[in-house]
Amino acid sequence: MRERVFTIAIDGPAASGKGTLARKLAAHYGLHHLDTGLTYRAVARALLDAGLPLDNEAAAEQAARGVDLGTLDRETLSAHGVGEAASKIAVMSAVRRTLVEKQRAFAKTPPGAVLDGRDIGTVVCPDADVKLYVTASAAVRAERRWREILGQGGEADYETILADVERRDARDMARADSPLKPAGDAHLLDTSEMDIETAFRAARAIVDKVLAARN
Ligand SMILES: Nc1ncnc2c1ncn2[C@@H]1O[C@H](COP(=O)(O)OP(=O)(O)O)[C@@H](O)[C@H]1O
Ligand SMILES: Nc1ccn([C@@H]2O[C@H](COP(=O)(O)OP(=O)(O)O)[C@@H](O)[C@H]2O)c(=O)n1
Repeated sequence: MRERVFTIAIDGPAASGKGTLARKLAAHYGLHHLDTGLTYRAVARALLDAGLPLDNEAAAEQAARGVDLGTLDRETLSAHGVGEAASKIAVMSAVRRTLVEKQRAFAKTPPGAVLDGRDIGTVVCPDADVKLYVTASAAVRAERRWREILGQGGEADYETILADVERRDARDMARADSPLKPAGDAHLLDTSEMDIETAFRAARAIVDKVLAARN
């Protein structure tokens, strides 16, 4: 008999804090964690490194096939510009199909996983046990990204980051294949006025309620 896995799906726009929450929830509940954004970033990075244009669909699909979930390196993929490039290759259905297959296989690994991205609750894991849609105002999200970049010793202009965040939101929400939107059964968590601990507590309360209802 196949072991029952527990899945938490977290979606939301750029810098809403979904990755931070996903990591904390995975550690708390003893689940695996996959930041699916890194898989799209890895494809974009491969094209950039090869000097190929981001609209080369055949090359993007081939790069997607080569993505190894075990070796995704947050350090090299986290650059702000790579996120922007990732949202361009993320409109391609062939790329999405290839990556979603890998993400679904990951989610099936016992005892289960927390996956964060844009389409986890709607496409990758529509049967997830818990779905969270994490959001915050564009201004708050841009400030978080700005602080993050400065904190890492980088240089950043707040207004430029805000414009980037808004442009990326528009692209992610408007695309035809798997646009960013809350699943019908997702719990909405607006973290604009919450610090990390408060958001984590709110997310745990939602997950604990689901777990209690099962026992
Ligand atoms: N509730 C919060 N309050 C303040 N800062 C936050 C909060 N959640 C996340 N952050 C910070 O904002 C930045 C973006 O968070 P991250 O989890 O990477 O977002 P996402 O995965 O949605 O892009 C990080 O520097 C993180 O530490
Ligand atoms: N499940 C996912 C995850 C990311 N993506 C795309 O990949 C880009 C980068 O995602 P990310 O989660 O690393 O970005 P941040 O929110 O961390 O800035 C997004 O802007 C989306 O276009 C997607 O289409 N589907």
